[in-house]
Amino acid sequence: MASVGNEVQNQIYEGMFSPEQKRLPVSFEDWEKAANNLLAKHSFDYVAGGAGSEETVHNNRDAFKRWQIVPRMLNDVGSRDLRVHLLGHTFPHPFMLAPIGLQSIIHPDGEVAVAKAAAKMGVPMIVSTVSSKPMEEISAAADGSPKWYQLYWNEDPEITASFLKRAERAGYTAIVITLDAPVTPWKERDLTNSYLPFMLGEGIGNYLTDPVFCKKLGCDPESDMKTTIDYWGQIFGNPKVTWDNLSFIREHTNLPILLKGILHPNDAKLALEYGVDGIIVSNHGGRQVDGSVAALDALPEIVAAVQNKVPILMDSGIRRGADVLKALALGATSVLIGRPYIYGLAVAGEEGVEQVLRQLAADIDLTLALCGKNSLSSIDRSLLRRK
Ligand SMILES: Cc1cc2nc3c(=O)[nH]c(=O)nc-3n(C[C@H](O)[C@H](O)[C@H](O)COP(=O)(O)O)c2cc1C
Ligand SMILES: O=C(O)C(=O)c1ccccc1
Repeated sequence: MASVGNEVQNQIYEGMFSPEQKRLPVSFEDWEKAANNLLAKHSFDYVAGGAGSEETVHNNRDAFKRWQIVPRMLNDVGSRDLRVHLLGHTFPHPFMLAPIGLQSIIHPDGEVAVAKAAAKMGVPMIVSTVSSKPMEEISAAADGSPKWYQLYWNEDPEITASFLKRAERAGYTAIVITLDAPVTPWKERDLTNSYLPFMLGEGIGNYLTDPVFCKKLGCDPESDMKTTIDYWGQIFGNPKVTWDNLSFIREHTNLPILLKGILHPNDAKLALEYGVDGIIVSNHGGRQVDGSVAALDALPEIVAAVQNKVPILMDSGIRRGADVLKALALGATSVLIGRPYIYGLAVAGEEGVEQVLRQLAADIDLTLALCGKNSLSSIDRSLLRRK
Protein backbone atom coordinates (compact mmCIF):
# COMPACT_ATOMS: atom_id res chain seq x y z
CA MET A 1 0.00 0.00 0.00
CA ALA A 2 1.70 3.21 -1.11
CA SER A 3 1.59 6.31 1.05
CA VAL A 4 -1.14 6.02 3.60
CA GLY A 5 -0.86 9.59 4.74
CA ASN A 6 -0.83 10.20 8.46
CA GLU A 7 -1.22 8.48 11.81
CA VAL A 8 -4.98 8.08 11.57
CA GLN A 9 -4.59 6.38 8.21
CA ASN A 10 -1.91 4.08 9.58
CA GLN A 11 -4.23 3.01 12.39
CA ILE A 12 -7.07 2.33 9.97
CA TYR A 13 -5.04 0.10 7.72
CA GLU A 14 -3.17 -1.81 10.46
CA GLY A 15 -3.53 -5.49 9.58
CA MET A 16 -6.25 -4.82 7.05
CA PHE A 17 -4.43 -6.52 4.24
CA SER A 18 -3.08 -9.43 6.28
CA PRO A 19 -4.30 -12.90 5.27
CA GLU A 20 -6.05 -13.61 8.58
CA GLN A 21 -8.54 -10.82 7.87
CA LYS A 22 -9.97 -13.15 5.27
CA ARG A 23 -11.89 -14.79 8.10
CA LEU A 24 -14.24 -11.85 8.38
CA PRO A 25 -16.57 -10.44 5.74
CA VAL A 26 -15.78 -7.22 3.90
CA SER A 27 -18.89 -6.00 2.10
CA PHE A 28 -22.04 -4.91 3.96
CA GLU A 29 -23.96 -7.60 2.10
CA ASP A 30 -21.56 -10.31 3.32
CA TRP A 31 -21.70 -9.08 6.93
CA GLU A 32 -25.49 -9.14 6.71
CA LYS A 33 -25.49 -12.64 5.23
CA ALA A 34 -23.09 -13.92 7.91
CA ALA A 35 -25.23 -12.35 10.66
CA ASN A 36 -28.32 -13.92 9.14
CA ASN A 37 -26.63 -17.33 9.23
CA LEU A 38 -25.60 -16.95 12.87
CA LEU A 39 -28.57 -15.31 14.53
CA ALA A 40 -31.92 -16.83 15.39
CA LYS A 41 -34.44 -15.86 12.70
CA HIS A 42 -36.46 -13.62 15.04
CA SER A 43 -33.34 -11.73 16.15
CA PHE A 44 -32.08 -11.13 12.62
CA ASP A 45 -35.55 -10.05 11.49
CA TYR A 46 -35.80 -7.65 14.41
CA VAL A 47 -32.62 -5.88 13.29
CA ALA A 48 -33.02 -6.06 9.52
CA GLY A 49 -36.73 -5.35 9.40
CA GLY A 50 -38.53 -2.11 8.78
CA ALA A 51 -42.04 -0.75 9.07
CA GLY A 52 -44.85 -2.21 6.99
CA SER A 53 -43.81 -3.26 3.50
CA GLU A 54 -40.26 -1.99 4.22
CA GLU A 55 -40.48 0.52 1.40
CA THR A 56 -38.66 3.10 3.51
CA VAL A 57 -35.74 0.71 4.07
CA HIS A 58 -35.43 0.46 0.28
CA ASN A 59 -36.02 4.20 -0.26
CA ASN A 60 -33.05 4.91 1.99
CA ARG A 61 -30.72 2.93 -0.28
CA ASP A 62 -32.25 4.12 -3.54
CA ALA A 63 -31.71 7.73 -2.53
CA PHE A 64 -27.93 7.25 -2.49
CA LYS A 65 -28.03 5.87 -6.01
CA ARG A 66 -29.67 9.05 -7.30
CA TRP A 67 -26.54 11.04 -6.47
CA GLN A 68 -23.35 10.38 -8.38
CA ILE A 69 -19.86 11.51 -7.46
CA VAL A 70 -17.86 13.46 -10.04
CA PRO A 71 -14.20 13.00 -8.98
CA ARG A 72 -11.52 15.67 -9.44
CA MET A 73 -7.89 15.00 -10.41
CA LEU A 74 -4.34 16.15 -9.59
CA ASN A 75 -5.01 17.68 -6.19
CA ASP A 76 -2.28 16.15 -3.93
CA VAL A 77 -4.12 13.55 -1.92
CA GLY A 78 -1.00 12.09 -0.27
CA SER A 79 -2.29 12.83 3.23
CA ARG A 80 -5.94 13.07 4.14
CA ASP A 81 -7.68 14.80 7.00
CA LEU A 82 -10.73 12.78 8.03
CA ARG A 83 -11.46 14.74 11.19
CA VAL A 84 -14.79 16.20 12.08
CA HIS A 85 -15.38 19.12 14.47
CA LEU A 86 -18.64 18.80 16.31
CA LEU A 87 -20.05 20.55 19.40
CA GLY A 88 -16.61 21.58 20.60
CA HIS A 89 -15.01 18.16 20.07
CA THR A 90 -12.82 16.79 17.32
CA PHE A 91 -13.48 13.23 16.18
CA PRO A 92 -11.10 11.24 13.96
CA HIS A 93 -13.77 9.93 11.57
CA PRO A 94 -16.96 11.34 10.04
CA PHE A 95 -19.21 8.67 11.52
CA MET A 96 -20.65 7.69 14.89
CA LEU A 97 -22.54 4.68 16.17
CA ALA A 98 -26.31 5.15 16.05
CA PRO A 99 -28.20 4.31 19.24
CA ILE A 100 -29.42 0.74 19.03
CA GLY A 101 -31.32 -0.86 21.86
CA LEU A 102 -31.40 -4.41 23.20
CA GLN A 103 -27.98 -5.46 21.94
CA SER A 104 -27.86 -8.53 24.19
CA ILE A 105 -30.25 -10.23 21.74
CA ILE A 106 -27.38 -10.02 19.24
CA HIS A 107 -24.41 -10.93 21.42
CA PRO A 108 -24.09 -11.59 25.17
CA ASP A 109 -21.54 -8.76 25.55
CA GLY A 110 -23.86 -6.38 23.70
CA GLU A 111 -23.13 -2.69 24.18
CA VAL A 112 -19.99 -3.39 26.23
CA ALA A 113 -18.31 -5.06 23.24
CA VAL A 114 -19.47 -2.23 20.99
CA ALA A 115 -18.15 0.42 23.39
CA LYS A 116 -14.71 -1.21 23.48
CA ALA A 117 -14.47 -1.44 19.69
CA ALA A 118 -15.69 2.15 19.27
CA ALA A 119 -13.16 3.39 21.83
CA LYS A 120 -10.32 1.64 19.99
CA MET A 121 -11.22 3.54 16.84
CA GLY A 122 -12.10 6.83 18.58
CA VAL A 123 -15.59 6.58 17.11
CA PRO A 124 -18.26 8.14 19.36
CA MET A 125 -21.01 5.81 20.49
CA ILE A 126 -24.58 6.90 21.14
CA VAL A 127 -26.05 4.71 23.86
CA SER A 128 -29.77 3.91 23.75
CA THR A 129 -32.24 4.37 26.59
CA VAL A 130 -33.24 0.75 25.96
CA SER A 131 -29.69 -0.62 26.09
CA SER A 132 -29.37 -4.11 27.53
CA LYS A 133 -26.61 -3.01 29.90
CA PRO A 134 -26.75 -0.03 32.25
CA MET A 135 -25.31 3.20 30.86
CA GLU A 136 -22.63 3.32 33.59
CA GLU A 137 -21.26 -0.10 32.62
CA ILE A 138 -21.14 0.89 28.94
CA SER A 139 -19.45 4.16 29.80
CA ALA A 140 -16.79 2.34 31.83
CA ALA A 141 -16.13 0.01 28.88
CA ALA A 142 -15.74 3.01 26.57
CA ASP A 143 -12.84 4.05 28.81
CA GLY A 144 -12.95 7.82 28.36
CA SER A 145 -13.78 7.64 24.66
CA PRO A 146 -16.57 10.04 23.64
CA LYS A 147 -20.14 8.87 24.02
CA TRP A 148 -23.58 10.46 23.86
CA TYR A 149 -26.78 9.36 25.53
CA GLN A 150 -30.01 8.78 23.59
CA LEU A 151 -33.21 9.53 25.44
CA TYR A 152 -36.64 8.08 25.00
CA TRP A 153 -39.12 10.14 26.93
CA ASN A 154 -40.76 8.25 29.79
CA GLU A 155 -44.32 8.83 30.90
CA ASP A 156 -42.83 9.50 34.34
CA PRO A 157 -40.80 12.74 34.31
CA GLU A 158 -38.88 11.79 37.45
CA ILE A 159 -37.45 8.74 35.71
CA THR A 160 -36.53 10.83 32.67
CA ALA A 161 -34.81 13.35 34.97
CA SER A 162 -32.99 10.53 36.72
CA PHE A 163 -31.69 9.17 33.39
CA LEU A 164 -30.43 12.63 32.41
CA LYS A 165 -28.63 13.02 35.71
CA ARG A 166 -27.06 9.58 35.45
CA ALA A 167 -25.92 10.22 31.87
CA GLU A 168 -24.15 13.44 32.85
CA ARG A 169 -22.55 11.78 35.86
CA ALA A 170 -21.40 8.78 33.79
CA GLY A 171 -19.51 11.00 31.37
CA TYR A 172 -21.86 11.27 28.41
CA THR A 173 -21.26 14.57 26.62
CA ALA A 174 -24.51 15.13 24.69
CA ILE A 175 -28.17 14.12 24.85
CA VAL A 176 -29.88 12.82 21.71
CA ILE A 177 -33.66 12.91 22.00
CA THR A 178 -35.33 10.51 19.59
CA LEU A 179 -38.61 11.98 18.35
CA ASP A 180 -39.76 9.50 15.73
CA ALA A 181 -40.95 6.70 18.02
CA PRO A 182 -43.96 8.03 19.96
CA VAL A 183 -45.58 4.59 19.61
CA THR A 184 -44.35 1.10 18.70
CA PRO A 185 -44.31 0.80 14.90
CA TRP A 186 -46.09 -1.75 12.71
CA LYS A 187 -43.27 -4.20 12.00
CA GLU A 188 -44.61 -7.16 10.12
CA ARG A 189 -41.62 -9.44 10.57
CA ASP A 190 -41.77 -9.09 14.37
CA LEU A 191 -45.53 -9.61 14.43
CA THR A 192 -45.20 -12.67 12.20
CA ASN A 193 -42.49 -14.07 14.49
CA SER A 194 -44.45 -13.02 17.61
CA TYR A 195 -41.25 -11.37 18.76
CA LEU A 196 -41.41 -8.17 20.77
CA PRO A 197 -38.12 -8.37 22.67
CA PHE A 198 -38.70 -5.28 24.82
CA MET A 199 -41.75 -7.05 26.29
CA LEU A 200 -39.39 -9.85 27.33
CA GLY A 201 -37.30 -7.41 29.34
CA GLU A 202 -34.39 -7.32 26.89
CA GLY A 203 -33.82 -3.56 26.90
CA ILE A 204 -34.31 -2.54 30.49
CA GLY A 205 -30.73 -2.41 31.77
CA ASN A 206 -31.07 1.27 32.58
CA TYR A 207 -34.35 0.75 34.41
CA LEU A 208 -33.21 -2.17 36.57
CA THR A 209 -30.42 0.03 37.91
CA ASP A 210 -32.38 3.25 38.29
CA PRO A 211 -33.04 4.36 41.87
CA VAL A 212 -36.22 6.27 40.99
CA PHE A 213 -37.64 3.41 38.90
CA CYS A 214 -36.87 0.90 41.62
CA LYS A 215 -38.34 3.05 44.38
CA LYS A 216 -41.58 3.54 42.46
CA LEU A 217 -41.77 -0.13 41.60
CA GLY A 218 -41.56 -0.94 45.28
CA CYS A 219 -39.69 -4.21 44.88
CA ASP A 220 -36.32 -5.53 43.81
CA PRO A 221 -36.68 -5.40 40.01
CA GLU A 222 -34.53 -8.44 39.27
CA SER A 223 -36.38 -10.67 41.74
CA ASP A 224 -39.80 -10.07 40.18
CA MET A 225 -39.24 -9.68 36.47
CA LYS A 226 -42.89 -9.90 35.50
CA THR A 227 -43.92 -6.99 37.71
CA THR A 228 -40.88 -5.05 36.54
CA ILE A 229 -41.65 -5.51 32.85
CA ASP A 230 -45.34 -4.67 33.37
CA TYR A 231 -44.39 -1.49 35.16
CA TRP A 232 -41.80 -0.66 32.51
CA GLY A 233 -44.52 -1.10 29.85
CA GLN A 234 -46.64 1.48 31.68
CA ILE A 235 -44.01 4.17 31.92
CA PHE A 236 -41.95 3.62 28.75
CA GLY A 237 -42.67 6.02 25.92
CA ASN A 238 -44.78 9.12 25.96
CA PRO A 239 -46.83 9.81 22.84
CA LYS A 240 -48.31 12.98 24.36
CA VAL A 241 -45.16 15.08 24.38
CA THR A 242 -44.96 18.25 22.28
CA TRP A 243 -42.28 20.81 21.46
CA ASP A 244 -42.98 22.64 24.70
CA ASN A 245 -41.87 19.60 26.67
CA LEU A 246 -38.33 20.20 25.45
CA SER A 247 -37.96 22.80 28.19
CA PHE A 248 -38.16 19.97 30.75
CA ILE A 249 -35.08 18.33 29.23
CA ARG A 250 -33.27 21.66 29.04
CA GLU A 251 -33.97 22.24 32.75
CA HIS A 252 -32.55 18.85 33.66
CA THR A 253 -29.28 18.80 31.78
CA ASN A 254 -26.42 21.12 30.96
CA LEU A 255 -25.35 18.96 28.04
CA PRO A 256 -25.94 19.88 24.40
CA ILE A 257 -29.25 18.53 23.07
CA LEU A 258 -29.72 17.04 19.61
CA LEU A 259 -33.04 15.99 18.11
CA LYS A 260 -33.05 12.71 16.18
CA GLY A 261 -35.70 11.85 13.63
CA ILE A 262 -36.27 15.20 11.92
CA LEU A 263 -37.43 14.86 8.29
CA HIS A 264 -39.44 18.04 7.58
CA PRO A 265 -37.70 21.41 7.13
CA ASN A 266 -40.40 23.08 9.24
CA ASP A 267 -39.56 20.76 12.13
CA ALA A 268 -35.92 21.73 11.66
CA LYS A 269 -36.95 25.39 11.97
CA LEU A 270 -38.96 24.61 15.11
CA ALA A 271 -35.92 22.84 16.52
CA LEU A 272 -33.94 26.05 16.04
CA GLU A 273 -36.68 28.10 17.70
CA TYR A 274 -36.58 25.78 20.68
CA GLY A 275 -32.83 26.29 20.92
CA VAL A 276 -31.48 22.81 20.32
CA ASP A 277 -27.78 22.27 19.62
CA GLY A 278 -27.99 19.86 16.71
CA ILE A 279 -30.30 17.92 14.41
CA ILE A 280 -30.14 14.32 13.25
CA VAL A 281 -31.97 13.78 9.99
CA SER A 282 -33.19 10.20 10.21
CA ASN A 283 -36.12 7.90 9.53
CA HIS A 284 -34.86 5.39 12.11
CA GLY A 285 -33.48 3.13 9.39
CA GLY A 286 -36.94 2.78 7.85
CA ARG A 287 -38.39 1.27 11.02
CA GLN A 288 -41.15 3.76 11.78
CA VAL A 289 -43.20 5.06 8.82
CA ASP A 290 -43.62 2.83 5.79
CA GLY A 291 -43.29 4.77 2.53
CA SER A 292 -41.59 7.76 4.10
CA VAL A 293 -39.05 10.06 2.52
CA ALA A 294 -35.49 8.75 2.46
CA ALA A 295 -33.32 10.49 5.04
CA LEU A 296 -30.81 11.50 2.34
CA ASP A 297 -33.62 13.05 0.28
CA ALA A 298 -34.80 15.04 3.30
CA LEU A 299 -31.30 16.35 4.02
CA PRO A 300 -30.85 19.17 1.44
CA GLU A 301 -34.06 21.02 2.39
CA ILE A 302 -33.19 20.75 6.07
CA VAL A 303 -29.67 22.02 5.43
CA ALA A 304 -31.19 24.99 3.59
CA ALA A 305 -33.64 25.66 6.43
CA VAL A 306 -31.00 25.50 9.16
CA GLN A 307 -28.46 27.77 7.43
CA ASN A 308 -25.48 26.54 9.41
CA LYS A 309 -26.97 27.61 12.74
CA VAL A 310 -26.47 24.15 14.26
CA PRO A 311 -24.70 21.02 13.02
CA ILE A 312 -26.77 18.50 11.06
CA LEU A 313 -26.09 14.78 11.27
CA MET A 314 -27.76 12.12 9.20
CA ASP A 315 -28.47 8.40 9.33
CA SER A 316 -30.52 5.67 7.63
CA GLY A 317 -28.96 3.66 4.83
CA ILE A 318 -25.25 4.47 5.21
CA ARG A 319 -23.39 1.35 4.13
CA ARG A 320 -20.14 2.43 2.47
CA GLY A 321 -17.56 5.19 2.22
CA ALA A 322 -19.16 6.77 -0.84
CA ASP A 323 -22.48 7.05 1.06
CA VAL A 324 -20.76 9.01 3.82
CA LEU A 325 -19.14 11.38 1.32
CA LYS A 326 -22.50 11.95 -0.41
CA ALA A 327 -24.18 12.84 2.89
CA LEU A 328 -21.33 15.21 3.76
CA ALA A 329 -21.46 16.78 0.29
CA LEU A 330 -25.17 17.47 0.86
CA GLY A 331 -24.42 19.29 4.10
CA ALA A 332 -24.17 16.76 6.93
CA THR A 333 -21.32 17.33 9.39
CA SER A 334 -21.16 13.64 10.25
CA VAL A 335 -23.27 10.49 9.89
CA LEU A 336 -24.47 7.63 12.08
CA ILE A 337 -24.35 3.97 11.15
CA GLY A 338 -26.80 1.44 12.58
CA ARG A 339 -27.18 -2.05 11.18
CA PRO A 340 -23.62 -2.35 9.80
CA TYR A 341 -22.02 -2.42 13.25
CA ILE A 342 -24.75 -4.62 14.67
CA TYR A 343 -23.93 -7.22 12.02
CA GLY A 344 -20.26 -6.93 13.03
CA LEU A 345 -21.33 -7.57 16.64
CA ALA A 346 -23.40 -10.58 15.59
CA VAL A 347 -20.59 -12.15 13.59
CA ALA A 348 -17.56 -11.59 15.83
CA GLY A 349 -18.41 -9.53 18.92
CA GLU A 350 -15.99 -6.73 19.72
CA GLU A 351 -13.61 -7.79 16.95
CA GLY A 352 -16.42 -7.80 14.41
CA VAL A 353 -17.50 -4.26 15.35
CA GLU A 354 -13.91 -3.04 15.21
CA GLN A 355 -13.46 -4.58 11.78
CA VAL A 356 -16.65 -2.98 10.42
CA LEU A 357 -15.49 0.42 11.70
CA ARG A 358 -12.02 0.04 10.23
CA GLN A 359 -13.39 -1.05 6.89
CA LEU A 360 -15.73 1.93 6.73
CA ALA A 361 -12.93 4.29 7.77
CA ALA A 362 -10.62 2.85 5.09
CA ASP A 363 -13.31 3.04 2.43
CA ILE A 364 -14.01 6.70 3.30
CA ASP A 365 -10.30 7.53 3.24
CA LEU A 366 -9.63 5.83 -0.10
CA THR A 367 -12.79 7.17 -1.75
CA LEU A 368 -11.95 10.68 -0.55
CA ALA A 369 -8.50 10.44 -2.13
CA LEU A 370 -9.91 9.01 -5.36
CA CYS A 371 -12.36 11.93 -5.51
CA GLY A 372 -9.34 14.25 -5.56
CA LYS A 373 -9.99 15.60 -2.06
CA ASN A 374 -7.66 15.58 0.92
CA SER A 375 -9.99 16.77 3.65
CA LEU A 376 -13.63 16.35 4.51
CA SER A 377 -13.98 20.10 4.90
CA SER A 378 -13.22 20.50 1.19
CA ILE A 379 -16.29 18.47 0.21
CA ASP A 380 -19.37 20.30 -0.97
CA ARG A 381 -22.29 19.95 -3.35
CA SER A 382 -19.94 20.42 -6.35
CA LEU A 383 -18.74 16.85 -5.76
CA LEU A 384 -22.14 15.50 -6.81
CA ARG A 385 -24.38 15.35 -9.81
CA ARG A 386 -28.04 14.28 -9.47
CA LYS A 387 -28.76 11.35 -11.75
C1 LIG B 1 -32.24 -3.09 15.98
C2 LIG B 1 -32.36 -1.60 16.01
C3 LIG B 1 -32.63 -0.96 17.21
C4 LIG B 1 -32.70 0.43 17.27
N1 LIG B 1 -32.90 1.04 18.48
C5 LIG B 1 -32.90 2.39 18.54
C6 LIG B 1 -32.99 3.04 19.80
O1 LIG B 1 -33.04 2.40 20.85
N2 LIG B 1 -33.00 4.39 19.81
C7 LIG B 1 -32.94 5.14 18.65
O2 LIG B 1 -32.96 6.37 18.70
N3 LIG B 1 -32.82 4.54 17.46
C8 LIG B 1 -32.79 3.20 17.37
N4 LIG B 1 -32.62 2.60 16.15
C9 LIG B 1 -32.42 3.43 14.95
C10 LIG B 1 -30.92 3.76 14.75
O3 LIG B 1 -30.46 4.64 15.73
C11 LIG B 1 -30.65 4.41 13.39
O4 LIG B 1 -31.49 5.52 13.21
C12 LIG B 1 -30.82 3.46 12.21
O5 LIG B 1 -30.41 2.15 12.53
C13 LIG B 1 -30.00 3.99 11.04
O6 LIG B 1 -30.23 3.27 9.91
P1 LIG B 1 -29.27 2.08 9.37
O7 LIG B 1 -29.50 0.91 10.25
O8 LIG B 1 -29.82 1.89 7.99
O9 LIG B 1 -27.83 2.55 9.38
C14 LIG B 1 -32.55 1.21 16.08
C15 LIG B 1 -32.27 0.56 14.87
C16 LIG B 1 -32.16 -0.82 14.82
C17 LIG B 1 -31.80 -1.47 13.51
O1 LIG C 1 -36.26 -1.05 17.72
C1 LIG C 1 -36.13 0.17 17.60
O2 LIG C 1 -35.86 0.71 16.52
C2 LIG C 1 -36.26 1.04 18.77
O3 LIG C 1 -35.95 2.20 18.66
C3 LIG C 1 -36.82 0.57 20.07
C4 LIG C 1 -37.83 1.31 20.69
C5 LIG C 1 -38.37 0.86 21.88
C6 LIG C 1 -37.93 -0.31 22.48
C7 LIG C 1 -36.94 -1.01 21.86
C8 LIG C 1 -36.36 -0.58 20.67
